[in-house]
Amino acid sequence: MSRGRARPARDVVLALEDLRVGYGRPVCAPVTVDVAAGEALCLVGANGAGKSTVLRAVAGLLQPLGGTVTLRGRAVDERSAQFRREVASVFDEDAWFAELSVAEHLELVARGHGVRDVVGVVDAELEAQRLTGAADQLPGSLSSGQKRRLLLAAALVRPRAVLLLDEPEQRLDPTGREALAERLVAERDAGTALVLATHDVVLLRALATRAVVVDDPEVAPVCRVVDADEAARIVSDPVR
Ligand SMILES: Nc1ncnc2c1ncn2[C@@H]1O[C@H](COP(=O)(O)OP(=O)(O)OP(=O)(O)O)[C@@H](O)[C@H]1O
Repeated sequence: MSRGRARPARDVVLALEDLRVGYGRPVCAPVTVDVAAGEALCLVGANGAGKSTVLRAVAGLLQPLGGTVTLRGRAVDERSAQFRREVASVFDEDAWFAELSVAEHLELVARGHGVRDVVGVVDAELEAQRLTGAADQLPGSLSSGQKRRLLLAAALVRPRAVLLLDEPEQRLDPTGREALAERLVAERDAGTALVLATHDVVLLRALATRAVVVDDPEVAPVCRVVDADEAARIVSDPVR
């Protein structure tokens, strides 16, 4: 910790307050945590713990059982213009138009979000995601790792203040994982607020500023908020 220097005030973007999520009944303990610009909050926990469910509630895709999620003080509403402008997300789903090529899909996303240099931004992202050679293919014809990189590209060709990612490391090869970690660190350092579910300890060590341990309500009364080192220990040794 730096001494003698005042910490800059945190610019809280997202706040979860006693958030309870599940399908009829809770899948995990309540979560209370906030995320500021330039921070990366990782959700960690065993398979089935409820990480994706928490993330879906944060993304406004699932109605919470209780508690609140606010974006700059306003309840999240996936349909609101503010939410659509500020929040980019990557979930494990085929979120593209099947009849558009990879490049056309990214151009549509960028244009829809008011990007000026659509072609320049899309070309740069295709390059960054090693998709230039697949630009004219239909998404359905991509490999599973390429599909994942297309979803990442779609979140990254548009402006964003918040980036939500559900296990973004999934199906990426080692080069892709390394590039992902570098990219997300740059994203965090540029001031985006990130929330991601992950099992990847390398990504977690590189990126996390804090983490939430998503746990069974019978094991923990609330989900613990821990620092990145503790989260890395938990992910490396989930039996603890
Ligand atoms: N649509 C759904 N309807 C009912 N139960 C669901 C639904 N989706 C997930 N679940 C259940 O909720 C629990 C939490 O699932 P979730 O996908 O959030 O876990 P996770 O921590 O993301 O797991 P993983 O690490 O395997 O991705 C699991 O028991 C799962 O079976």
